[in-house]
Amino acid sequence: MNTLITIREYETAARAVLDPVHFDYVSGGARDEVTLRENEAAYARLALLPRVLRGNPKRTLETRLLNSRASMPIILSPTAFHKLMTGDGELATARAAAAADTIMITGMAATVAVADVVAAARAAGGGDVWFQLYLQTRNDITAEIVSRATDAGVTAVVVTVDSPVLGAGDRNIRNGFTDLPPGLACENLRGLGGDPTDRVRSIELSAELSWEHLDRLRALTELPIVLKGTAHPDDARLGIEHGADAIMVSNHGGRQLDGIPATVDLLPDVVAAVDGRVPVLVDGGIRRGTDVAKALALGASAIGIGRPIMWGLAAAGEQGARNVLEILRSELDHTLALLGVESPAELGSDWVVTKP
Ligand SMILES: Cc1cc2nc3c(=O)[nH]c(=O)nc-3n(C[C@H](O)[C@H](O)[C@H](O)COP(=O)(O)O)c2cc1C
Ligand SMILES: CCCCCCC(=O)C(=O)O
Repeated sequence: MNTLITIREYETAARAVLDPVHFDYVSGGARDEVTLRENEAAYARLALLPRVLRGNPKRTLETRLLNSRASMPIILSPTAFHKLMTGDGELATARAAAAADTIMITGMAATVAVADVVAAARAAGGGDVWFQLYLQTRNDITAEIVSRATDAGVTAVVVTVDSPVLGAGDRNIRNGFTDLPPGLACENLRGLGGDPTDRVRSIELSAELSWEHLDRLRALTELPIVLKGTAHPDDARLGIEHGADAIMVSNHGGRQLDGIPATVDLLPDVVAAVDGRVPVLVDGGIRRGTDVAKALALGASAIGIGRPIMWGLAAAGEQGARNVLEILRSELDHTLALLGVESPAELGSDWVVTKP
Protein backbone atom coordinates (compact mmCIF):
# COMPACT_ATOMS: atom_id res chain seq x y z
CA MET A 1 0.00 0.00 0.00
CA ASN A 2 1.21 3.48 -0.76
CA THR A 3 1.02 5.15 2.62
CA LEU A 4 2.37 8.51 1.46
CA ILE A 5 -0.39 10.52 -0.10
CA THR A 6 0.99 14.05 -0.35
CA ILE A 7 4.15 15.68 -1.67
CA ARG A 8 4.77 17.07 1.80
CA GLU A 9 4.84 13.52 3.19
CA TYR A 10 7.49 12.65 0.59
CA GLU A 11 9.56 15.57 1.84
CA THR A 12 9.30 14.25 5.39
CA ALA A 13 10.18 10.73 4.25
CA ALA A 14 13.19 12.05 2.33
CA ARG A 15 14.39 13.94 5.39
CA ALA A 16 14.21 10.72 7.41
CA VAL A 17 16.41 8.68 5.06
CA LEU A 18 18.85 11.12 3.50
CA ASP A 19 22.21 12.25 4.80
CA PRO A 20 21.19 15.65 6.32
CA VAL A 21 23.83 17.38 4.16
CA HIS A 22 22.17 16.05 1.01
CA PHE A 23 18.67 16.76 2.30
CA ASP A 24 19.72 20.36 2.92
CA TYR A 25 21.29 20.59 -0.55
CA VAL A 26 18.03 19.53 -2.18
CA SER A 27 15.51 21.25 0.03
CA GLY A 28 17.35 24.46 0.78
CA GLY A 29 17.46 27.75 -1.07
CA ALA A 30 19.69 30.78 -1.35
CA ARG A 31 20.61 32.98 1.63
CA ASP A 32 17.56 33.64 3.89
CA GLU A 33 15.37 31.42 1.70
CA VAL A 34 12.80 34.21 1.30
CA THR A 35 12.14 33.28 -2.33
CA LEU A 36 12.06 29.57 -1.52
CA ARG A 37 9.22 30.21 0.94
CA GLU A 38 7.54 32.78 -1.30
CA ASN A 39 7.29 30.33 -4.21
CA GLU A 40 4.93 28.22 -2.13
CA ALA A 41 3.28 31.04 -0.15
CA ALA A 42 2.25 32.86 -3.33
CA TYR A 43 0.13 29.89 -4.40
CA ALA A 44 -1.62 29.99 -1.03
CA ARG A 45 -2.47 33.67 -1.63
CA LEU A 46 -4.36 32.75 -4.80
CA ALA A 47 -7.82 31.22 -4.69
CA LEU A 48 -9.65 29.21 -7.33
CA LEU A 49 -13.14 30.21 -8.46
CA PRO A 50 -15.13 27.18 -9.70
CA ARG A 51 -18.06 27.10 -12.10
CA VAL A 52 -20.93 24.66 -11.53
CA LEU A 53 -23.44 22.50 -13.43
CA ARG A 54 -21.39 22.49 -16.62
CA GLY A 55 -22.11 18.89 -17.66
CA ASN A 56 -18.46 17.87 -17.98
CA PRO A 57 -18.22 14.17 -17.13
CA LYS A 58 -14.84 13.50 -18.75
CA ARG A 59 -11.50 15.17 -18.46
CA THR A 60 -8.23 15.06 -20.34
CA LEU A 61 -4.87 16.32 -19.20
CA GLU A 62 -3.03 15.53 -22.43
CA THR A 63 -0.60 18.30 -23.34
CA ARG A 64 1.41 19.22 -26.43
CA LEU A 65 4.60 21.20 -25.93
CA LEU A 66 6.90 22.13 -28.81
CA ASN A 67 7.45 18.83 -30.69
CA SER A 68 6.61 16.72 -27.66
CA ARG A 69 3.44 15.39 -26.11
CA ALA A 70 2.85 14.51 -22.49
CA SER A 71 -0.02 12.81 -20.72
CA MET A 72 -0.33 15.81 -18.42
CA PRO A 73 0.91 19.40 -18.09
CA ILE A 74 3.28 18.36 -15.30
CA ILE A 75 6.90 17.79 -16.34
CA LEU A 76 10.20 17.23 -14.55
CA SER A 77 12.35 20.32 -14.13
CA PRO A 78 16.08 19.68 -14.35
CA THR A 79 17.80 18.90 -11.08
CA ALA A 80 21.41 17.92 -10.53
CA PHE A 81 22.94 14.84 -8.93
CA HIS A 82 20.11 12.27 -8.71
CA LYS A 83 22.56 9.62 -7.51
CA LEU A 84 22.69 11.48 -4.22
CA MET A 85 19.04 10.46 -3.84
CA THR A 86 19.02 6.87 -5.13
CA GLY A 87 21.55 4.40 -6.54
CA ASP A 88 20.28 4.42 -10.13
CA GLY A 89 20.10 8.21 -10.16
CA GLU A 90 18.66 9.71 -13.34
CA LEU A 91 17.94 6.22 -14.74
CA ALA A 92 15.29 5.80 -12.05
CA THR A 93 13.93 9.25 -12.82
CA ALA A 94 13.77 8.53 -16.55
CA ARG A 95 11.81 5.33 -15.92
CA ALA A 96 9.42 7.15 -13.60
CA ALA A 97 8.83 9.93 -16.13
CA ALA A 98 8.28 7.35 -18.88
CA ALA A 99 5.79 5.45 -16.70
CA ALA A 100 3.89 8.69 -16.20
CA ASP A 101 4.23 9.43 -19.92
CA THR A 102 5.62 12.86 -19.33
CA ILE A 103 8.69 14.90 -20.21
CA MET A 104 11.89 14.69 -18.18
CA ILE A 105 14.37 17.54 -18.47
CA THR A 106 17.68 15.90 -17.67
CA GLY A 107 20.36 18.20 -16.32
CA MET A 108 23.78 19.00 -17.65
CA ALA A 109 24.85 18.26 -14.05
CA ALA A 110 23.30 14.78 -14.14
CA THR A 111 25.16 11.86 -12.59
CA VAL A 112 24.10 9.69 -15.56
CA ALA A 113 25.03 10.64 -19.15
CA VAL A 114 22.22 11.94 -21.34
CA ALA A 115 22.49 8.99 -23.77
CA ASP A 116 21.82 6.55 -20.93
CA VAL A 117 18.93 8.66 -19.63
CA VAL A 118 17.23 8.72 -23.04
CA ALA A 119 17.84 4.98 -23.49
CA ALA A 120 16.25 4.28 -20.09
CA ALA A 121 13.19 6.40 -20.93
CA ARG A 122 12.80 4.61 -24.26
CA ALA A 123 13.25 1.15 -22.75
CA ALA A 124 10.51 2.05 -20.29
CA GLY A 125 8.20 2.89 -23.17
CA GLY A 126 8.20 6.54 -23.61
CA GLY A 127 8.28 10.06 -22.49
CA ASP A 128 10.42 12.60 -24.33
CA VAL A 129 13.65 13.75 -22.71
CA TRP A 130 14.77 17.36 -22.96
CA PHE A 131 18.33 18.45 -22.14
CA GLN A 132 19.17 21.33 -19.79
CA LEU A 133 22.25 23.31 -20.73
CA TYR A 134 24.41 25.88 -19.01
CA LEU A 135 25.91 27.86 -21.90
CA GLN A 136 29.70 27.67 -21.76
CA THR A 137 31.83 30.64 -22.73
CA ARG A 138 33.75 28.41 -25.15
CA ASN A 139 31.40 27.70 -28.04
CA ASP A 140 33.22 24.48 -29.01
CA ILE A 141 32.48 23.03 -25.56
CA THR A 142 28.81 24.06 -25.76
CA ALA A 143 28.68 22.56 -29.26
CA GLU A 144 30.11 19.23 -28.10
CA ILE A 145 27.67 18.98 -25.19
CA VAL A 146 24.70 19.83 -27.41
CA SER A 147 25.89 17.39 -30.05
CA ARG A 148 26.03 14.58 -27.47
CA ALA A 149 22.50 15.41 -26.31
CA THR A 150 21.22 15.60 -29.89
CA ASP A 151 22.82 12.25 -30.80
CA ALA A 152 21.24 10.78 -27.67
CA GLY A 153 17.80 11.75 -29.00
CA VAL A 154 16.63 14.61 -26.80
CA THR A 155 13.83 16.65 -28.33
CA ALA A 156 14.56 20.11 -26.89
CA VAL A 157 17.35 22.09 -25.26
CA VAL A 158 16.51 24.01 -22.10
CA VAL A 159 18.99 26.83 -21.51
CA THR A 160 19.26 27.99 -17.93
CA VAL A 161 19.97 31.71 -17.83
CA ASP A 162 19.53 32.57 -14.16
CA SER A 163 22.96 31.40 -13.05
CA PRO A 164 25.75 33.82 -14.01
CA VAL A 165 27.31 32.62 -10.74
CA LEU A 166 26.47 29.81 -8.37
CA GLY A 167 23.68 30.56 -5.91
CA ALA A 168 24.75 30.89 -2.29
CA GLY A 169 22.99 28.28 -0.21
CA ASP A 170 23.83 29.07 3.40
CA ARG A 171 22.92 25.51 4.37
CA ASN A 172 25.54 24.16 1.93
CA ILE A 173 28.15 26.61 3.19
CA ARG A 174 27.44 25.67 6.79
CA ASN A 175 27.50 21.96 5.94
CA GLY A 176 30.68 22.27 3.88
CA PHE A 177 28.92 20.69 0.89
CA THR A 178 31.13 21.75 -1.98
CA ASP A 179 31.62 18.63 -4.07
CA LEU A 180 30.13 15.32 -5.07
CA PRO A 181 31.20 12.27 -3.07
CA PRO A 182 33.89 10.06 -4.67
CA GLY A 183 32.54 7.93 -7.50
CA LEU A 184 29.90 10.45 -8.63
CA ALA A 185 30.47 12.96 -11.41
CA CYS A 186 28.68 15.16 -13.95
CA GLU A 187 28.72 12.48 -16.63
CA ASN A 188 27.76 14.82 -19.46
CA LEU A 189 31.14 16.50 -19.15
CA ARG A 190 33.23 13.34 -19.19
CA GLY A 191 36.11 13.46 -21.63
CA LEU A 192 35.74 17.20 -22.19
CA GLY A 193 38.79 18.00 -20.09
CA GLY A 194 40.96 18.88 -23.05
CA ASP A 195 43.53 16.23 -22.18
CA PRO A 196 43.78 12.60 -23.28
CA THR A 197 42.46 11.28 -19.95
CA ASP A 198 38.81 10.65 -19.14
CA ARG A 199 38.71 13.73 -16.95
CA VAL A 200 35.31 15.22 -16.20
CA ARG A 201 35.29 18.89 -17.05
CA SER A 202 33.83 21.25 -14.44
CA ILE A 203 30.66 23.08 -15.37
CA GLU A 204 31.46 26.73 -15.96
CA LEU A 205 28.97 29.35 -14.81
CA SER A 206 29.90 32.76 -16.15
CA ALA A 207 28.71 36.34 -15.84
CA GLU A 208 30.39 36.93 -19.20
CA LEU A 209 27.47 35.28 -21.01
CA SER A 210 25.29 37.50 -23.20
CA TRP A 211 22.51 37.21 -25.78
CA GLU A 212 25.27 36.58 -28.33
CA HIS A 213 25.91 33.21 -26.71
CA LEU A 214 22.25 32.35 -27.19
CA ASP A 215 22.55 33.41 -30.84
CA ARG A 216 25.48 31.02 -31.20
CA LEU A 217 23.44 28.21 -29.70
CA ARG A 218 20.57 29.05 -32.04
CA ALA A 219 22.98 28.67 -34.95
CA LEU A 220 24.20 25.33 -33.56
CA THR A 221 20.95 23.43 -33.21
CA GLU A 222 17.62 22.97 -34.88
CA LEU A 223 16.12 21.58 -31.69
CA PRO A 224 13.57 23.81 -29.98
CA ILE A 225 15.17 26.04 -27.34
CA VAL A 226 13.46 26.71 -24.02
CA LEU A 227 14.80 29.70 -22.06
CA LYS A 228 14.68 28.78 -18.35
CA GLY A 229 15.05 31.36 -15.62
CA THR A 230 13.50 34.42 -17.17
CA ALA A 231 11.76 36.64 -14.66
CA HIS A 232 11.50 40.03 -16.42
CA PRO A 233 8.94 40.40 -19.25
CA ASP A 234 11.55 42.24 -21.35
CA ASP A 235 13.89 39.25 -21.10
CA ALA A 236 11.10 36.97 -22.28
CA ARG A 237 10.63 39.30 -25.30
CA LEU A 238 14.37 39.39 -25.94
CA GLY A 239 14.56 35.62 -25.64
CA ILE A 240 11.99 35.19 -28.39
CA GLU A 241 13.84 37.72 -30.57
CA HIS A 242 16.98 35.66 -30.08
CA GLY A 243 15.29 32.44 -31.16
CA ALA A 244 13.77 30.86 -28.05
CA ASP A 245 10.82 28.57 -28.79
CA ALA A 246 9.47 28.62 -25.25
CA ILE A 247 9.95 30.58 -22.05
CA MET A 248 10.19 28.96 -18.63
CA VAL A 249 9.50 31.37 -15.79
CA SER A 250 11.76 30.12 -13.03
CA ASN A 251 13.79 31.43 -10.12
CA HIS A 252 15.66 28.12 -9.84
CA GLY A 253 13.44 27.12 -6.94
CA GLY A 254 14.71 30.07 -4.88
CA ARG A 255 18.30 28.84 -5.17
CA GLN A 256 19.87 31.73 -7.09
CA LEU A 257 18.84 35.33 -6.31
CA ASP A 258 17.12 35.42 -2.93
CA GLY A 259 14.45 38.11 -2.85
CA ILE A 260 13.26 37.65 -6.43
CA PRO A 261 9.45 37.32 -6.45
CA ALA A 262 7.60 34.02 -6.48
CA THR A 263 7.34 32.62 -9.98
CA VAL A 264 3.54 32.48 -9.97
CA ASP A 265 3.56 36.23 -9.24
CA LEU A 266 5.94 36.83 -12.17
CA LEU A 267 3.96 34.65 -14.56
CA PRO A 268 1.10 36.97 -15.65
CA ASP A 269 3.42 39.77 -16.85
CA VAL A 270 5.60 37.33 -18.77
CA VAL A 271 2.54 35.72 -20.34
CA ALA A 272 1.35 39.19 -21.39
CA ALA A 273 4.76 40.04 -22.88
CA VAL A 274 4.96 36.76 -24.78
CA ASP A 275 1.45 37.37 -26.08
CA GLY A 276 0.85 33.83 -27.32
CA ARG A 277 3.92 33.71 -29.59
CA VAL A 278 5.49 30.76 -27.76
CA PRO A 279 4.45 28.53 -24.86
CA VAL A 280 5.23 29.72 -21.34
CA LEU A 281 6.15 27.21 -18.64
CA VAL A 282 6.66 27.85 -14.95
CA ASP A 283 8.24 26.06 -12.01
CA GLY A 284 8.87 26.72 -8.33
CA GLY A 285 6.87 25.85 -5.24
CA ILE A 286 4.28 23.60 -6.85
CA ARG A 287 3.24 21.01 -4.29
CA ARG A 288 -0.47 20.41 -5.01
CA GLY A 289 -2.76 19.86 -7.98
CA THR A 290 -4.48 23.10 -7.03
CA ASP A 291 -1.14 24.91 -7.49
CA VAL A 292 -0.86 23.40 -10.97
CA ALA A 293 -4.38 24.58 -11.84
CA LYS A 294 -3.58 28.12 -10.67
CA ALA A 295 -0.44 28.28 -12.82
CA LEU A 296 -2.31 26.96 -15.86
CA ALA A 297 -5.13 29.44 -15.28
CA LEU A 298 -2.57 32.26 -15.24
CA GLY A 299 -1.31 31.26 -18.67
CA ALA A 300 1.25 28.49 -18.23
CA SER A 301 1.12 25.72 -20.84
CA ALA A 302 2.76 23.33 -18.39
CA ILE A 303 4.53 23.36 -15.04
CA GLY A 304 7.76 21.81 -13.79
CA ILE A 305 8.56 20.19 -10.48
CA GLY A 306 12.04 19.95 -9.01
CA ARG A 307 12.30 18.99 -5.35
CA PRO A 308 9.19 16.76 -5.24
CA ILE A 309 10.87 14.31 -7.65
CA MET A 310 14.08 14.36 -5.61
CA TRP A 311 12.11 13.64 -2.42
CA GLY A 312 10.29 10.79 -4.20
CA LEU A 313 13.59 9.32 -5.38
CA ALA A 314 15.08 9.56 -1.90
CA ALA A 315 12.07 8.03 -0.19
CA ALA A 316 11.44 5.11 -2.56
CA GLY A 317 13.62 5.30 -5.68
CA GLU A 318 11.86 5.03 -9.05
CA GLN A 319 8.58 4.05 -7.38
CA GLY A 320 8.73 7.14 -5.18
CA ALA A 321 9.18 9.44 -8.18
CA ARG A 322 6.31 7.63 -9.93
CA ASN A 323 4.08 8.12 -6.90
CA VAL A 324 4.91 11.83 -6.74
CA LEU A 325 3.86 12.23 -10.38
CA GLU A 326 0.66 10.23 -9.87
CA ILE A 327 -0.26 12.20 -6.74
CA LEU A 328 -0.02 15.45 -8.69
CA ARG A 329 -1.85 14.01 -11.72
CA SER A 330 -4.70 12.76 -9.58
CA GLU A 331 -4.91 16.02 -7.61
CA LEU A 332 -4.97 18.06 -10.82
CA ASP A 333 -7.68 15.88 -12.36
CA HIS A 334 -9.75 16.17 -9.18
CA THR A 335 -9.23 19.95 -9.13
CA LEU A 336 -10.40 20.29 -12.74
CA ALA A 337 -13.54 18.27 -11.89
CA LEU A 338 -14.27 20.58 -8.97
CA LEU A 339 -13.66 23.64 -11.13
CA GLY A 340 -16.10 22.33 -13.72
CA VAL A 341 -13.67 22.10 -16.66
CA GLU A 342 -12.77 19.31 -19.06
CA SER A 343 -9.21 20.29 -19.82
CA PRO A 344 -6.49 22.75 -18.79
CA ALA A 345 -7.12 24.70 -22.00
CA GLU A 346 -10.45 25.90 -20.62
CA LEU A 347 -8.80 27.66 -17.68
CA GLY A 348 -8.12 31.38 -17.80
CA SER A 349 -7.27 34.15 -15.38
CA ASP A 350 -10.90 34.58 -14.32
CA TRP A 351 -10.65 31.20 -12.57
CA VAL A 352 -8.20 32.67 -10.08
CA VAL A 353 -8.74 35.41 -7.54
CA THR A 354 -6.20 37.03 -5.26
CA LYS A 355 -7.24 36.73 -1.66
CA PRO A 356 -7.52 40.06 0.16
C1 LIG B 1 18.60 19.89 -5.97
C2 LIG B 1 18.28 20.80 -7.10
C3 LIG B 1 19.15 20.87 -8.17
C4 LIG B 1 18.86 21.71 -9.25
N1 LIG B 1 19.70 21.69 -10.32
C5 LIG B 1 19.39 22.43 -11.39
C6 LIG B 1 20.21 22.38 -12.55
O1 LIG B 1 21.22 21.68 -12.59
N2 LIG B 1 19.85 23.16 -13.60
C7 LIG B 1 18.74 23.96 -13.57
O2 LIG B 1 18.44 24.64 -14.56
N3 LIG B 1 17.95 24.01 -12.49
C8 LIG B 1 18.24 23.27 -11.42
N4 LIG B 1 17.43 23.31 -10.33
C9 LIG B 1 16.20 24.16 -10.36
C10 LIG B 1 15.02 23.36 -10.88
O3 LIG B 1 15.14 23.12 -12.26
C11 LIG B 1 13.70 24.10 -10.69
O4 LIG B 1 13.78 25.36 -11.26
C12 LIG B 1 13.27 24.22 -9.23
O5 LIG B 1 13.65 23.09 -8.48
C13 LIG B 1 11.77 24.38 -9.16
O6 LIG B 1 11.35 24.56 -7.88
P1 LIG B 1 10.76 23.39 -6.94
O7 LIG B 1 11.92 22.59 -6.47
O8 LIG B 1 10.11 24.17 -5.85
O9 LIG B 1 9.79 22.57 -7.75
C14 LIG B 1 17.70 22.51 -9.23
C15 LIG B 1 16.85 22.45 -8.14
C16 LIG B 1 17.12 21.61 -7.09
C17 LIG B 1 16.16 21.55 -5.95
C1 LIG C 1 28.64 24.47 -11.31
C2 LIG C 1 27.78 23.31 -10.96
C3 LIG C 1 26.36 23.51 -11.35
C4 LIG C 1 25.48 22.57 -10.57
C5 LIG C 1 24.07 22.98 -10.74
C6 LIG C 1 23.23 22.57 -9.60
C7 LIG C 1 22.10 23.52 -9.41
O1 LIG C 1 21.70 24.21 -10.31
C8 LIG C 1 21.47 23.64 -8.11
O2 LIG C 1 21.87 22.93 -7.18
O3 LIG C 1 20.56 24.47 -7.97
